Amino acid sequence: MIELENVSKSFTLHNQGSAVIPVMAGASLRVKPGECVALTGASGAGKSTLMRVIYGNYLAASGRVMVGDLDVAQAEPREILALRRETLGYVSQFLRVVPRVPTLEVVADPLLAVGVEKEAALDKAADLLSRLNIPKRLWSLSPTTFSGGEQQRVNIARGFAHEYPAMLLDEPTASLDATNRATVLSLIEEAKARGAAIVGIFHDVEARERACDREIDVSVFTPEMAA
Ligand SMILES: Nc1ncnc2c1ncn2[C@@H]1O[C@H](COP(=O)(O)OP(=O)(O)OP(=O)(O)O)[C@@H](O)[C@H]1O
Repeated sequence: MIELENVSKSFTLHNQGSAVIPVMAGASLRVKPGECVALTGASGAGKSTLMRVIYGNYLAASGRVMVGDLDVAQAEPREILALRRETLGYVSQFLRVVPRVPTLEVVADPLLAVGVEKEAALDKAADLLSRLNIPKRLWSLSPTTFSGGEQQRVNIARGFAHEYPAMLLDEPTASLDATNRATVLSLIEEAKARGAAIVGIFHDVEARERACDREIDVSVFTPEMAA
């Protein structure tokens, strides 16, 4: 479902004499449906960069970045938007939403975007918000004024609303209490059980070991190691 072949990435620092910094070379990995793979490696090894390459935020300099049938490294912007809407979810620990939209709609939105009927979408959103212990009295308010932890849980609910065939998880359990952390781990297990292919970054070792089937140390993709 997610398959990278020989991917390289470098950054050009235009404000520093156009210096070219290679950060990744020869990156290859394959994640099957129902599998969760954790990216590991020291700070600066390139975990976030690899996730951004898969999501299409960073353009790979070379190689193939297949998500389903689409090569993200070659795709048109509209194809990437369709991929993100239908196929590839991204859950980080931070919520970015349009102001003034009620929480229930923020969570239901990815379902409405793929054509799910409004009532069913709102039901699913309500179920996820309950599971993540967001009190019902907050559902009609915009999450912009919520606490950091509440916003994180709204973001997770939104990220898991549509059943994406592929998902990227960036520290989804960071700074959650034990109960909500367990819920997120269950959501990940449920996504795997329905066949989602997942790539994640988890600094929480216990969460990583429970959620993921294997680990890939991205340090092996740093240019000097791959040369
Ligand atoms: N936009 C950018 N411009 C220039 N260099 C970048 C950019 N993004 C990342 N880098 C560089 O790429 C390397 C990998 O960074 P990345 O954020 O992917 O590491 P990481 O493994 O996710 O680290 P951490 O665990 O600290 O989040 C670093 O040396 C970083 O400085």
